[in-house]
Amino acid sequence: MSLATNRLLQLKAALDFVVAGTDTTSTTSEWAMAEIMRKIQDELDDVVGKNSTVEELHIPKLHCLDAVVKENLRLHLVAPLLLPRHPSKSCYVARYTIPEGAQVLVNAWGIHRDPEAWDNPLEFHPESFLTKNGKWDYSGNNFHYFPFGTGRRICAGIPLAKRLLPYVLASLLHLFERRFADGTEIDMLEKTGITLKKMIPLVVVPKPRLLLEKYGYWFCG
Ligand code: HEM
Repeated sequence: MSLATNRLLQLKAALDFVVAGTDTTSTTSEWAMAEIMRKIQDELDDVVGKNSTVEELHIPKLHCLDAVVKENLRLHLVAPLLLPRHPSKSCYVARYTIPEGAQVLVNAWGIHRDPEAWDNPLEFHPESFLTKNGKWDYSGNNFHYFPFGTGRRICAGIPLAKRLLPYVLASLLHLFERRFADGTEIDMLEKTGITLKKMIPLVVVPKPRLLLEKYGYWFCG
């Protein structure tokens, strides 16, 4: 078993802890989230090192982080119904007639949680993106996983987003420890809209964790 897979199995155990427990208290959740951050931070410490900041060249080596980003995009789609389509002429799809000009919404949120395609689809399982490597990209060609949409109207920002997402997350996790703000409850409630947001924003308190004299602060962990 690779180091990355091993880390993710530990990470999954920590996340199951958060998702499965109906009586989860904020204290136990806080411990679990701390565990998850620790696994990714261990990978960052191996690949990037504690004396450096994350650079673009590190990103392809951060396999745990990549799996977490992909799994996050599976469970928490930014655009749960993609963008509406209007067929330019009537057509038949799966025994249904779609009249010309009708508005068609694709329930990508539901497809990403389809139990026939995903084991325990409501749980956070980043390791599936390590074991089925290569198959789960953002091309929109896999009809079980298309967080950026598919076809001619696929997201125009993929080249930017696929660099930015891991870079921002890696940088934040590498630079800072996080504590939840006093009174914070971890919840997964969603606010429906064109984009899917957390109903209750997560409030964390960052604390520097690296030895980076050039930025004027010191390792605190
Ligand atoms: C996490 C980041 C992002 C996600 C998950 C995302 C997701 C999506 C999705 C699902 C669609 C609809 C595709 C469809 O209906 O098939 C879309 C459309 C679009 N996105 Fe993004 N997007 C992201 C970031 C960006 C960025 C950074 C840009 C621009 C720099 C961008 C520009 C666009 C544009 C212009 C469209 C409309 C494309 C069209 O209708 O032809 N997106 N995006």
